Amino acid sequence: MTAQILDGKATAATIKAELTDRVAALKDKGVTPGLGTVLVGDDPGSKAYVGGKHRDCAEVGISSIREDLPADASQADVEAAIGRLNEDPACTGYIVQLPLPKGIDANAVLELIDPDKDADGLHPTNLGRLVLRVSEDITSPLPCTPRAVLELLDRYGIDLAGKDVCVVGRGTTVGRSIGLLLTRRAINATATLTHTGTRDLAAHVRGADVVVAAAGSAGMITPEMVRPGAIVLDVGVSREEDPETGKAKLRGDVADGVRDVASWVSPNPGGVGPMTRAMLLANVVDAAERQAG
Ligand SMILES: Nc1nc(=O)c2c([nH]1)NC[C@@H]1CN(c3ccc(C(=O)N[C@@H](CCC(=O)O)C(=O)O)cc3)C=[N+]21
Repeated sequence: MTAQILDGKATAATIKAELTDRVAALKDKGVTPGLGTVLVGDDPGSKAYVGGKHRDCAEVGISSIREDLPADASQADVEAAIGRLNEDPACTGYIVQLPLPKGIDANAVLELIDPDKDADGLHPTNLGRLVLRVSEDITSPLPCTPRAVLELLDRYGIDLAGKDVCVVGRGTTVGRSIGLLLTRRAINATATLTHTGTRDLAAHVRGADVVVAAAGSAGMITPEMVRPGAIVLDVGVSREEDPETGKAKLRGDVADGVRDVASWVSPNPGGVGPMTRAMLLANVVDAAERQAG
């Protein structure tokens, strides 16, 4: 079997076109959504992601505000940037690019984000609402990558009800929160959260109808681990240097041969990554619509 492709790039383009219309409607009401970013240091990956987010904003008509701080910024410097974005009426939502440099307490920083401006859904209030099921509608922001995975499957008409989903990776932004979404009654999947320390990871993966690979370990999901016909989403990213060109190359968690076994795969790049960016924009537009009443 050769897997069909869950084309995140094309789907993100469709979503951006929809968001462009919603932004135009907000502007007619006198509201311009504005995304702020806080970037600390000069990690090339983080710089590239943040640059991409600002380009995405320009494409759909969202204004953007940058807080770029040097690598040696103090905790107080980062917290001051958060304070400025909380106060700035032009900023309707913002993100703090993670990871923050060593020495900065990321949880303390996330706590200071105004929950109404939390475009990543990572403030404890918003993650708490997700756990507490305060609302299963989108009335508070959801973490972008989990939302991206569900939206990508939904746009291909793939129904998760009753499916066994194996999530590989226990990070806050993906693994831990996606199980909460998958097991919502509206989705009704069964989720297993595994990680690189799981005793028989291969057995868990092989038992799953759907695999969400978000461990950040290049090529770790091999064809032998995947049940024929399974759906495989490749979320993890590792940056490796290409030995021939010396340039950075992105590698996902899913080995190439999985395409010969699975029924659907999301490529990486071109899968969940572009969808994550689109969901960030969706979170910003959702919040601006809520703020506009
Ligand atoms: N506060 C915060 N929020 C995040 O959402 C967040 C973060 N920190 N830190 C890092 C991770 C990673 N992440 C990606 C977003 C887009 C692509 C993406 O668009 N990738 C392209 C390739 C991009 C390239 O070529 O460099 C693709 O998959 O096709 C990848 C990864 C968001 N993250």
